Amino acid sequence: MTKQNVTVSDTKTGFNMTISMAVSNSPVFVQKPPAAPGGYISISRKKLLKNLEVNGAQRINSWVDSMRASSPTHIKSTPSSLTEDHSSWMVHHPSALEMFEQIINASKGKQIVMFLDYDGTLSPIVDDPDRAFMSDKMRATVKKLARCFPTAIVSGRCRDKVYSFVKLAELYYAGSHGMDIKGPAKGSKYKKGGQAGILFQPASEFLPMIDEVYKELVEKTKSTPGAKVENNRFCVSVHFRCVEEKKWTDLAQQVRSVLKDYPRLRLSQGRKVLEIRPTIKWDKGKALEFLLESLGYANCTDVFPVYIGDDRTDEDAFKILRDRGQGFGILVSKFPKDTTASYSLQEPSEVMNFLQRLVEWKQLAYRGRTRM
Ligand SMILES: O=P(O)(O)OC[C@H]1O[C@H](O[C@H]2O[C@H](CO)[C@@H](O)[C@H](O)[C@H]2O)[C@H](O)[C@@H](O)[C@@H]1O
Repeated sequence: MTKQNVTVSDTKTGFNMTISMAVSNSPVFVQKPPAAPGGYISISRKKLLKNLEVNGAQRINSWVDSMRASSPTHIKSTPSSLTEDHSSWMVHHPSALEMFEQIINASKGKQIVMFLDYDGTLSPIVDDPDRAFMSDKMRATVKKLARCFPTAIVSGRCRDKVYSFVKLAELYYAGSHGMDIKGPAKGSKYKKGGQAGILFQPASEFLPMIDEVYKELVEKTKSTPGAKVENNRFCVSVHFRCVEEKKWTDLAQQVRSVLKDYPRLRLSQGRKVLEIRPTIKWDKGKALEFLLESLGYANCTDVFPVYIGDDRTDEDAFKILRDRGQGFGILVSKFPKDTTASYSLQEPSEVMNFLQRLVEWKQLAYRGRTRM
């Protein structure tokens, strides 16, 4: 009996996982899952591989199904059942604009820290990821916001790319789903014992691997019209948005066929996109905690973080806020979605209104204080 690494589909994180298991030359012994008592089950290597194949195919179908289900093009009309669903969802995730006073009251005496996702939050979703520009009005609002509160952009994009869209040197940027964090290029007034000139890249050892897998994905997917592979430095995005829907399964299979040779990479799903990233335990939630710590708010009770995002990957940050019992998350969505966020906003224009109100409230509070 020898120990051998076997790659299996990880049902939780979405793709491959390497496990070390005891392997004999004839049957393979796998520890029985806790729900089924009785020690060990014996299955043949052939059967194990077959199971893995079936799991892989199921996973591909579930990605594609979930991409279809979350695609607004599938919600063409608004039958009364959908309107009802939306109304009951709004009871649990009310509009952050309508709840503005309550939100401000909850933050009283605390330092608000703002975390903003980019795509679908500050910029509208468009077909070409290279043209997802934010408006000048939004930029001016975020600039004012950063004068009032420490502000960070947390994005799946490569940090340089998101910076080239936002163009504000006074912000913190966490690119590649938080795996590339940099403090403001301009001096920051928000330090509170923390450091401003930070650079944190927890996945730097993966750079050559990500580069290699990017090239392989470009090669593998070039036969699929509309497919686009984006190099986000510490992760890679494969875009489905401009691919005919009947080709989605094929494209997902192409991605999977490349990734099966990279057990140290995993897949997650965004808005008509599959994202490939290192298996390290790092995500937007961890980036949020890291940034709070860098700002000097690690163990403070007087901090009020607000995270606004539209994507599945933003859920990690919403969850951290829930678990810490500090601040809250705001999901940007026109449709009911499973989320840990407390509030909702429908689209980037509402995000801008919300940020604008925060700025006005802060300016009024400041004027009130200086008049006394
Ligand atoms: O964390 P984010 O800032 O939200 O980045 C997530 C991904 O956003 C981009 O893709 C999404 O927006 C595109 C432009 O609107 C759209 O075409 C695509 O379908 C969306 O998934 C970006 O291109 C990805 O690299 C990011 O990972």
